[in-house]
Amino acid sequence: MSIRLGKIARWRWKKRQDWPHRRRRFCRKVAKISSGGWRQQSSSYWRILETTYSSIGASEQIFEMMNRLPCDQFLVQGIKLQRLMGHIQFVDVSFHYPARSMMPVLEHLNLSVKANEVIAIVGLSGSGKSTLINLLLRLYEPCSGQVYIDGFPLKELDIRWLRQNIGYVAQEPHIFHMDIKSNIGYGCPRNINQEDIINAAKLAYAHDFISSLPNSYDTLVDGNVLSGGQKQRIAIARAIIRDPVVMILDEPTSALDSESEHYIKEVLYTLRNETTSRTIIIIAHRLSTVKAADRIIVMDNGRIIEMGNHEELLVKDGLYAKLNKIQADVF
Ligand SMILES: Nc1ncnc2c1ncn2[C@@H]1O[C@H](COP(=O)(O)OP(=O)(O)OP(=O)(O)O)[C@@H](O)[C@H]1O
Repeated sequence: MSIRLGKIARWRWKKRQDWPHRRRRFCRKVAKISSGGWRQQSSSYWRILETTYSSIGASEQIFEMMNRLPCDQFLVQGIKLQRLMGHIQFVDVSFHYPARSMMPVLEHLNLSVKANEVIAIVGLSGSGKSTLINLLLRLYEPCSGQVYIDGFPLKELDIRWLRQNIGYVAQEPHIFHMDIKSNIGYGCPRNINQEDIINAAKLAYAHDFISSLPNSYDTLVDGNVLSGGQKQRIAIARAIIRDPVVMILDEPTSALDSESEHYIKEVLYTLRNETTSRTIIIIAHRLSTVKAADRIIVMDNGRIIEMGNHEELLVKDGLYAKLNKIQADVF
């Protein structure tokens, strides 16, 4: 037995001695493969190496991200108001993106949105609608002027608290690879149960289509299970469940089917008539949603050029009337 163990030990020792040669041989193989000389080698070997290389590259980026520090906004503890009403003011706000300092995006913009008001922002592509929302979410700071909420400059408020009070539905909302109920409850800061999820889905006009799915709220969102309009309604339910005081909806520019368009309009009417007070801002591209707003803000080249309700703006016969006519012609 001891002779056998001794043999094994000697064999291992020899292998270890041989290790630098093996390593050199391996490196030569890698170099050959990288230069394309060994493509005829077994394809699985080639694939494994390729995957290993790309994984090493990806993991470097992940570690870089993990080492990044949060920006100053998150390091400062700002004011948390006892109760937020949702009165928003942009006072003489000018802004350009850091990457394009010579190109002003917003110029001396003034806008006041009352608490509980539903406003629609319309305008040609690139007029600065999303930028206005970016400033409200504090994704960027104005270059001059100030944004206030309930009379407090945004930069004095606690950013986490502020964002907890704002519900934002992006143009192309991200739906996660998990079941529908987890998608609706995702990121909600309070404890929620199945009833809360169903109520939010009902308010977002998503309950009926979810219930018709084979696994209802437990359906895994995978591939093309949901249409664009259904995804949007799930994202609206996700925003509603947080019960935000300010709700921002960036309506998709891509063609929604008329059924989904109808539902989004209904969601707006429902949210408006709720007992909870809520300020709603919608970047609108469709007539039906624009008509549901209390006030329409028309933007052009970073400025507000018209303001009023649908009828008032039609009488003005300006850019809104023109956009309105173009859309009516298209339909
Ligand atoms: N991150 C950015 N960096 C540099 N410029 C940007 C950035 N985001 C937007 N812009 C520019 O700012 C201007 C206003 O863009 P913004 O997205 O606010 O317009 P919009 O009215 O929302 O357009 P759309 O209706 O197409 O979404 C555009 O000229 C755009 O190219």
